[in-house]
Amino acid sequence: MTQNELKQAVARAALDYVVADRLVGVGTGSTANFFIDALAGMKDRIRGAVASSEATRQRLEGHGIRVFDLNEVDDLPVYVDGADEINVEMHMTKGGGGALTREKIVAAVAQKFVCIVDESKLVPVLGRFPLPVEVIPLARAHVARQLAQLGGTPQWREGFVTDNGNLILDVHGLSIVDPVALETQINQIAGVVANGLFARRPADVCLLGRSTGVSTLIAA
Ligand SMILES: O=C(CO)[C@H](O)[C@H](O)COP(=O)(O)O
Repeated sequence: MTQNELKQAVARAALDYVVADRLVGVGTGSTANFFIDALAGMKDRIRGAVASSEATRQRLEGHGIRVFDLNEVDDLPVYVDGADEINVEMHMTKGGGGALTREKIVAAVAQKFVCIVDESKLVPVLGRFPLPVEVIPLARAHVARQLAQLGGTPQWREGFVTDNGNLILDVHGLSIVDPVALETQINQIAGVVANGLFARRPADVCLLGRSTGVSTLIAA
C-alpha cells in the first residue's frame, strides 16, 4: 500500500469515533484532509465541526460541513488529527503544516484526541522530525538563541506566516528525553506562542496505518 492509501485507511477508521449529532474537531495536513473527505459522507449525521486552521475550515466548508467558532463551543467529544511523529506513550510532534497553536487549543477543549498516522510516524524517541515552534515576529532572534541553548539548531521557516500572523522556527537536533519537561520549558521562553510537542496533552488513541491493516494503540 502507498503512504496515501495508509493515510486514507486511518482517516476512514477515525469515523468510528465521531459522535452522531455532535461536533467534531478537525486537524490539519494531508491525513486530516483524507479525514475531512471521509467525514463528508456522514455530514448529515453530525452537528458540524471545529477547524484547527483556515485551510481545514475551507475544506470542511467546501464539503458543506458547518464550521463553528471554538468560542461558541463548550463541548467537543472528539478531535481527529495527524502528527509528524508519535511514540508509544502517545506523545507527539506536530506542526509540520504550521497549525500547531490552533491544533493545541482545539485538542485542549476536546475530550478525546484520536491521532491518525501511517506507520512511518511511529518512533521510539521523538526528535528526528524538527520541532516547530510558533514565535511572535519581534522575538524571533531571542527565541532562536534560547532554543540553541537547549541544544537545538533553530531554522526560520522563511516566507511562512501562521494563521495567527506569527513565524515558525523549526528546531533540528533536539534530544527529547523528557517530552513533557521540554514542552513546558520551551513554553516559558518569552515570545513563544506554542511549540509542537503534544506531551502534556497526549493522544488518547492512535490509529496506525500498516500494510496489514489499521492498528489501534493506546498509551503504554
Ligand atoms: O501537525 C500538523 C500540521 O500542523 C500535521 O498533523 C502534521 O504535520 C502531519 O501532517 P500530514 O498528515 O500531512 O503528514
